[in-house]
Amino acid sequence: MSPHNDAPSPTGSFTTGFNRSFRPSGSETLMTGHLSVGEPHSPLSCSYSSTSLDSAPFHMARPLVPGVYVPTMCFFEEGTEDLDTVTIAHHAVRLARAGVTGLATQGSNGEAVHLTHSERQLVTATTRKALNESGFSHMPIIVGCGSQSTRETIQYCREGWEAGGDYALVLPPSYYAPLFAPSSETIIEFFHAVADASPIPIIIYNYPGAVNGMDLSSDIILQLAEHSNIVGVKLTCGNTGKLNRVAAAARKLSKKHDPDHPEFLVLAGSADFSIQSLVAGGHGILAGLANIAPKACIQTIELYKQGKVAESQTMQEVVSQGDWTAIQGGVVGVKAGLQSWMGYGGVGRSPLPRPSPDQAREWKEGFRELVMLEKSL
Ligand SMILES: N[C@@H](CC=O)C(=O)O
Repeated sequence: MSPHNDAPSPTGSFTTGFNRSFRPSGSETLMTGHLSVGEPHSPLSCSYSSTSLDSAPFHMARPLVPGVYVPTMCFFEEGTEDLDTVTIAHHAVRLARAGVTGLATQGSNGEAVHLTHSERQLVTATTRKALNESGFSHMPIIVGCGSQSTRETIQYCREGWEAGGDYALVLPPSYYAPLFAPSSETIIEFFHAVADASPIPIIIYNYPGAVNGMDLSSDIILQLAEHSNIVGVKLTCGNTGKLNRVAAAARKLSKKHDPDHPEFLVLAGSADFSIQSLVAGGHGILAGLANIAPKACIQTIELYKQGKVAESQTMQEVVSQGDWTAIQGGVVGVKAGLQSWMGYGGVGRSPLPRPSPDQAREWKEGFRELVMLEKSL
């Protein structure tokens, strides 16, 4: 059974990106995975059948709406460093119950670069299954699919979809970045080729810190946004001026203005500028800090939307302070924080360093005020 079979009202085609219908191009065949993730810890079993793209069950049953999205951590067994699917499932359900809008597997916090193709699929399929079984089958999953070649990026998009993902988060290729500028035709051609072939819509991931400093401009993002299978952007660059330009232009390009269902979703890539991004016309966040404090991230945004600006600012200050610890400690620090305060998390896969006792103490303290706020909500 495909993990998508649990999605509400699956459809044969979908409307997306400034309201245009999209079907991946080409007559190539797609390896359609029928993933059955059995008991936790059991290996992912995939039986594949070759299906024409034209007859594949494309779906848009889980719309991309404004809100708080969490790039989930990946968890490993102590000692073996095998995937800990029990904790992966538990964490997904904890976040869903806290009220987040969606999850992202293999985002920056998900240690995608440490995972094999099949492990990535197992993480996504485990997350889909855990959500489905806990009453969250409506919740979308975004899958990190960035890679260095166009060919492998497309493969990740297909595998992400097979595993139950609804959207693909795609970084620009960076290894050979000095050979092409961020505003070059190469970048446009890369995103267009991926978007043409991907069975799931693409979200552009602008994170200069992860891609050799490559920082996509608002002009490039808006040019890409015109593709019918490119439906949003995550801006980790922190540039609220750029976010403002992209959100405003995307709104003007939309066929109809429905704030609850924007045709191009603009997300802040860090929790430390959540309400700043709302002022600029953004639609929410896709931010690692929500692994630790999902309710505080949601409440900061909700207070702002309710017009309680002073309360929202006060909460944003706590969130921004907590995010500083997350930014400094990175994935190692966020895991240490989860372990200290939530009792699970463990450590990253080698060669990520183990936190020293002093670091663990320092990061625990760095998250204290935020966790107290989280527990009060
Ligand atoms: N600071 C970012 C890192 C990646 O985008 C986050 O909060 O997720």
